Amino acid sequence: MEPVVILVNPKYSGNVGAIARCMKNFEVRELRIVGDRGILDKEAYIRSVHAKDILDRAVFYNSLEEAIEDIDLVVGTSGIVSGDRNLKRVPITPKELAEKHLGLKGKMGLVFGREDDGLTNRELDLCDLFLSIPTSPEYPVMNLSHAVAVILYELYTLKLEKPFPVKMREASKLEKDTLIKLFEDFVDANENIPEYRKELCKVIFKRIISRAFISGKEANTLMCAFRSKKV
Ligand SMILES: C[S@@+](CC[C@H](N)C(=O)[O-])C[C@H]1O[C@@H](n2cnc3c(N)ncnc32)[C@H](O)[C@@H]1O
Repeated sequence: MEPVVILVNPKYSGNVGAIARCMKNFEVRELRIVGDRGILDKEAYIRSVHAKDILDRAVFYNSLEEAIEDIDLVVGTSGIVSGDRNLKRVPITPKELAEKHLGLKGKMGLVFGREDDGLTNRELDLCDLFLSIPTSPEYPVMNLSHAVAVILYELYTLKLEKPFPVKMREASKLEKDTLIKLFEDFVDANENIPEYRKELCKVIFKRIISRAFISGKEANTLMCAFRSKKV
């Protein structure tokens, strides 16, 4: 997959410049920014060094929804994980993402949050996967540009190795979206699921489907199950 770096309301222009620099180091071309063009000031260009072209080509959006509209796999990032206590924040590592994305087609959006507040829960809910770089529990939160560098490094080094042959056709975005929509309709129509649990069920299902990198055949088989289910 083709990585696309998506920054949500970055506050420090120096960070944006440093991110452009490491994107060039690891051959990632596309930078999207949710926020204002004013972030690309002199400091950003100084810190980008030989990656000014990446800043020149950066595309700006008003919301994360708009920025991910054409993205096939959306990966939200954070240093804060909570395992079983919060099922929406069960993470994969950059290495796992790199291993699983090999050989797949389409665009992979890597979404990074604000330097002070990170990504909101609502923004994380828009993501297909939740990724966290393993770090010390005493101080898990990294500098924004360092976090981008670590993730792009993992993707880059695996790309350099011989890609694994893909044995099964992976599910297309349309197939995954259809399966997720069928599941959501199933949840909405199911009176046995308490209302307060429905939204969580939907997000967890989306995350599981994305973590599993399912094949087209698997997606279509599961679609049948939800279509035929009477509730
Ligand atoms: C300085 S951090 C934001 C800190 C904020 N207090 C929080 O709780 O997320 C800025 C961004 O860097 C990325 N980041 C920082 N540490 C990370 C880690 N260990 N794993 C993955 N991404 C990380 C995330 O995108 C995060 O939103």
